Amino acid sequence: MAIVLGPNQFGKAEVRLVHVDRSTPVHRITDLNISSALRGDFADAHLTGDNAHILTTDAQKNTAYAFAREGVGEIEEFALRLGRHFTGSFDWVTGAQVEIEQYGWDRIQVDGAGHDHAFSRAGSERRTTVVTVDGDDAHVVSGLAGLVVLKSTGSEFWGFAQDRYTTLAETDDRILATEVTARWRLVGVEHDYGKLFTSIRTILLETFASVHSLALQQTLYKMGEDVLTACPEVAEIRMSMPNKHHFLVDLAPYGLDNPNMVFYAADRPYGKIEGTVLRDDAPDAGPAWQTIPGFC
Ligand SMILES: O=c1[nH]c(=O)c2[nH]c(=O)[nH]c2[nH]1
Repeated sequence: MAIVLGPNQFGKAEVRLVHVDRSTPVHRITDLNISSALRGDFADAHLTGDNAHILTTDAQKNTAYAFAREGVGEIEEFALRLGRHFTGSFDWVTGAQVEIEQYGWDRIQVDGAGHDHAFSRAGSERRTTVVTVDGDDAHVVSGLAGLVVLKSTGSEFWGFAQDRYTTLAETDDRILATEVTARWRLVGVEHDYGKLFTSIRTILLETFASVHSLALQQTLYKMGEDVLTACPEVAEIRMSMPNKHHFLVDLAPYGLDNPNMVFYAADRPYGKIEGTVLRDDAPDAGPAWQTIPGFC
């Protein structure tokens, strides 16, 4: 029996970077959370403590800031620039994964117009990307997280399996609420990433709203199907959608009825509904999903 080193990677996690585009008096800000990780031959560092192959996590962080001096652009393009730089720097760095979350900022409205240089944070939603460079190949998984949605009717849940522990009442009218995390894997790396993001986000929202839901699973599948139908560049989409339960409050002790009006919004536990929707001829994912947590 021998003990050997298995898969490993190392990098700087959650580098917070804000870029201000001052090229016109109407400033634009790009607010990012960047994590990089390198893959390759780092056996010596693990086995003997010889760090000759280590491109420090500190240098990885510095590279992100230095590259931002030239501008950031779409997060996918910035991640590709970083990943290709790392893998091009040393023979023994054969792969890199760069994950970026982008926080949205809205212009503050003053007298009905967006202010030039004052902003308010756009809620909890983030645009995301994970770029994996593997030798000469690159894989892009774009996405969003923290998109909280609710519909106050148009959702039923009944006909489920029964066992001795099943107590849930069937319903033909419930609140359906979730916080969408979606990641879509793209074919190739040359895309209009900003436009694609806007289109996919719109489809996810419109389908959530318009599907008469018999289960969150059904809504999830239809959201994915509509994205794949509209966007040929998307090979697959994975979604994680917690079922944020809203329980009808019993107002009878106070002598009141409750015709689907007053709810208790539970924050836990929550149902955890996850799924992948893909083309049956989707190109192989390679390492595109490697180490991305939270998806089945
Ligand atoms: O849409 C739903 N899917 C489930 O799997 C489930 N399970 C549950 O208790 N409520 C719901 N709702």
